[in-house]
Amino acid sequence: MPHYDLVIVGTGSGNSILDPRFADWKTAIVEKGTFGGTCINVGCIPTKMFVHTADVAATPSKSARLGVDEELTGVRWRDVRDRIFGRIDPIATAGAEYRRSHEDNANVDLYEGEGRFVGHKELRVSFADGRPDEVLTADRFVLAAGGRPVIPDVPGLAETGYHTSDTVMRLDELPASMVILGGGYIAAEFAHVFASFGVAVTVVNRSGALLRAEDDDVSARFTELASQRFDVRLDRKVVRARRTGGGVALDLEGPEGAETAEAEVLLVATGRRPNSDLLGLDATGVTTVDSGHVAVDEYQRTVVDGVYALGDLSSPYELKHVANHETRVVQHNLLHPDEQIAADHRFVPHAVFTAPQVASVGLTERAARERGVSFVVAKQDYAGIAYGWAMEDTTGFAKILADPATGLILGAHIIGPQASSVIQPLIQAMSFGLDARSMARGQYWIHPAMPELVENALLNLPLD
Ligand SMILES: Cc1cc2nc3c(=O)[nH]c(=O)nc-3n(C[C@H](O)[C@H](O)[C@H](O)COP(=O)(O)OP(=O)(O)OC[C@H]3O[C@@H](n4cnc5c(N)ncnc54)[C@H](O)[C@@H]3O)c2cc1C
Ligand SMILES: NC(=O)c1ccc[n+]([C@@H]2O[C@H](COP(=O)([O-])OP(=O)(O)OC[C@H]3O[C@@H](n4cnc5c(N)ncnc54)[C@H](O)[C@@H]3O)[C@@H](O)[C@H]2O)c1
Repeated sequence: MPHYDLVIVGTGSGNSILDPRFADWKTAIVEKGTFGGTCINVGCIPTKMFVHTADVAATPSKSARLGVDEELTGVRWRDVRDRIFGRIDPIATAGAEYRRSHEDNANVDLYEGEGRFVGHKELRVSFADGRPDEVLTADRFVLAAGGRPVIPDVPGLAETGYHTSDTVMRLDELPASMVILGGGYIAAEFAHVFASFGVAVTVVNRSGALLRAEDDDVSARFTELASQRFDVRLDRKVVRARRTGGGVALDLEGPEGAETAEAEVLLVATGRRPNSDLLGLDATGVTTVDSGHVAVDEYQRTVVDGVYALGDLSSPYELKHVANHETRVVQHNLLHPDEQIAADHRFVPHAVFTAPQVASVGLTERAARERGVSFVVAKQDYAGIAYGWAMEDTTGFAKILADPATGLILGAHIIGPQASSVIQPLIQAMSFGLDARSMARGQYWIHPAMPELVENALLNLPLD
């Protein structure tokens, strides 16, 4: 039974733990799937490469209002797909090879199999190729096993066949039509991608609004705009899934009674869950919380001494920048057990790379009211700033909440062009405790650039 100083389960963010500072540690990495995990292989990176391509494909549909007549004459789906994965797939292969056989990794054993605890700090690794299992023991473990798509319990779904974000980017042909089940991040991003490529997209959502977790004003604006572009069915319950001659059908119950959504292809985008249930955690004593995430303290420690967890396995945020931050915290705490540092989850931002983009940090107005937090709020439309005129934008806005006493920013929500970049100074202000007035007036804002949206929203706040 090989014994290690450190065993890491999962090569998404987990692979970033090992650097030259661990050169004299005997270490192992266990990976059951594609080396590199979700973000690089089936998550952030390929989706954003598709989103950028979709933004380009969608340009002609928006340029006529500027007096420029453009035409989209085609999207070469296989070329797009192969360009994207032709760049990404070799990264997984090279990453595994580096850990397997590069001299930098003389102290690292890569186990390409599935890990499951069978005893206290005892991890059994089983291999798909039928090799005998191996049991590894270690002084320390880092659990970075991520999550997977949740598939709802819909009668007929399994027999009908469906895609998830894991498979839909590798389709052989661009379908004529697609039904997307769900109204969150993945639904919003893929609806934009496939509609921009000419696919007729139907979005079926359980609740009454898309991107429902966003600030209500943002969610309402996005739902309104999405409904102009896609066939959006809200407040729908899926009664059954079935195959049709041309593809798939979802039988729905909604406000108007029974109806059907049909398409060539079905994409299920109804959330993700942590892989904690597949790790045999009881055997080693690691605990989980109600959502299934591994329970950790602010130092990313589980309840078992020497066992850390990070990323989607333990984090309710399920975002790569959070997993990266937690990775740095775990790295430090492994190397400096007597000077542990805490993870900083005070101001976790996110962006939805759809059209228009959505970005957010801090409290929504709804959350501020529910928590009884006193706040002032202001909005600024893109249409009211010079660059917004240049773009002829009529729908985007920024909304900022601030503490009326201190002027500190409590939350910021943007829907519109480049929202994911435009929000960054607000994240910085919140992280470093800069108040709205100082932020607005204590620096130059390049004119006439997009961040003037933020400057004006700050100045609109009713602060003394
Ligand atoms: C379609 C999509 C788009 C996304 N876009 C963004 C985005 O734009 N921005 C953003 O911030 N986040 C995005 N995310 C979320 C982001 O990808 C995740 O938050 C991040 O990848 C989580 O990293 P991780 O290291 O925790 O887990 P992962 O990267 O999932 O790594 C876990 C690894 O553990 C392996 N594993 C699991 N169980 C075992 C086991 N028992 N034994 C051995 N190995 C095991 C898995 O095979 C996997 O390789 C997106 C996610 C998806 C699905
Ligand atoms: N840009 C980004 O940062 C990005 C992009 C994609 C994914 N992600 C991460 O991946 C996670 C998963 O994305 P997602 O869009 O699948 O999840 P999500 O939580 O954003 O949305 C899930 C959607 O599915 C619906 N739903 C849930 N159960 C359902 C059921 N039984 N029937 C019908 N509808 C149901 C919900 O109402 C919601 O609209 C996100 O939470 C996010 O953390 C991030």
